[in-house]
Amino acid sequence: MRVVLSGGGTGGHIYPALAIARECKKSDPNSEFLYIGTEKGLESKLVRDEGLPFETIEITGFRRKLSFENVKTIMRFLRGVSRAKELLRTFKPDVVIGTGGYVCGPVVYAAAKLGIPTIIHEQNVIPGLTNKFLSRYASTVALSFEESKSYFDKAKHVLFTGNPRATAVVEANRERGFASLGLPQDSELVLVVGGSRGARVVNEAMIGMVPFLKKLPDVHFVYVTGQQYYEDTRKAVLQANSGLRNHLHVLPYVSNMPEVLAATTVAVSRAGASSLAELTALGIPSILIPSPNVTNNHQEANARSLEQAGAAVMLLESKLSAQQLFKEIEQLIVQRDKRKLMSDRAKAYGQPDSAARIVAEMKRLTGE
Ligand SMILES: CC(=O)N[C@H]1[C@@H](OP(=O)(O)OP(=O)(O)OC[C@H]2O[C@@H](n3ccc(=O)[nH]c3=O)[C@H](O)[C@@H]2O)O[C@H](CO)[C@@H](O)[C@@H]1O
Repeated sequence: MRVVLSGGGTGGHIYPALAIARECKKSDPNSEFLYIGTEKGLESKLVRDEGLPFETIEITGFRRKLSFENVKTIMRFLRGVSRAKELLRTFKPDVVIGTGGYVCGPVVYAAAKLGIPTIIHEQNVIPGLTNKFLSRYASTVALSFEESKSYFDKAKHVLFTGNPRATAVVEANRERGFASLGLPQDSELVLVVGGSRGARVVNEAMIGMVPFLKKLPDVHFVYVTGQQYYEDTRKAVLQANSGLRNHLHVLPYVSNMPEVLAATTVAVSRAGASSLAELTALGIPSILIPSPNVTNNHQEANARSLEQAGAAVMLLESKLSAQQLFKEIEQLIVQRDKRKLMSDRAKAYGQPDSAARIVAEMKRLTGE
C-alpha cells in the first residue's frame, strides 16, 4: 500500500501517524510512505528520525478573531493545497491519513479533491478546527473517544478506533526502559512529564516537590522538563535537592517514551490525548494536570473522561500545588490496592489494538 501521512506541530499529532506507519509495515512490509509536514513543527525532527521520506509545505493556523492575518492564512492554505496536489500526483498514494494540526488541512483536502480515499484521526474528545473542517471531505473520521461522535455530524463515515499510539506502547520493552534510565530493573518509578514540549507550571510543581521526595526514599523520580525549560529547571532542582541525587533524574526529552512508560509505576502528566492513550494502554495509574491553554479546554475534557472511569486523578492547574501533587503521588505509591484498582480501570479503558483497526479501515477503503 502507498500511504501519505500528515499531521504536525506537537508530538500528540505526530506519534499517532508514526504508529500507523509501523502497523502498516507490519501487515505489508512492501508499504511505501510519504510524510507531509512543516519544517517548523516537531515533525521535521521526529519523522526524519523515524527514517520516513519527508516533504514540507508552508501553513499557519487561523486566528479566532477576524484579522488581516486570516487573509494571509487563506492564501497560504490555497498555496498549500496546490503544493499538496503536486506531491500527491507524484507519489500516487492509495490512501491519505491526517492526524491533526494545521498542516494536514491542505493535504487531506487536496487528496479528497483528487478522489483519493482519506482518513482523519481525531485524538481529543473535543476536535480541533482542522479536523472539523476536514470531516466534510474525508472518507472516514477515526475517533479516539466515542463521545466525540456528536461533533462530526457532517462526516460520511465515523469509526471508533482509539489512538494508535496505544499499540506502540504495549509492544515496548520494559527492561530497556529501566536500562536507558540507568535504573535497576523493577525499581518503582514516578514519571513527571508536561507533554511533548514541556509545561512551565508542571516544572514549577516538580521543583516545589523536591524537598518532599525523601519521604519516598526507594522511589525513582524522572522529571521530563521539555527542551526549552531544561536548563532553568535542572538548575532549580539541583538547588532544592538535598542528597537525593541518585533518585531524581531530570531530562529535557525522552525519545524512547514507550519503553520508559512500560517501566513506570505512577505517572504525572498533562492530559494530551496521545499521552492518555499510552497511559491507559499500559494501565499506568496517573495524576493528570490538563493544560488550560488549549482550544476549547479540550485537555480537561480528555482528563475528565478518564477520571470518570476511575482511570486517573485530575488536578486542575488552578488548584495545583507541590504539596497536593506530592500527596496524590504518595497515596498511589503507598496504597497498593488503590493503585491496582486505578491500573485495572485504566487498562479497561485502553485500546491496544487501535493501530490494527486503522490499518483495517485503510484496507477497506483501498479495496485490498
Ligand atoms: C499544548 C497542546 O496543544 N497540546 C496538545 C498536543 O499535545 P502534546 O503533543 O503535548 O500531547 P500528547 O500528550 O497527546 O502527546 C505527546 C506525545 O509525545 C510523547 N513524548 C512526550 C514527552 C517526551 O519527552 N517524549 C515523548 O515521546 C508522548 O509519549 C506522546 O506520545 O496534542 C494533543 C493531541 O492532539 C492534544 O491533546 C494536546 O492538548
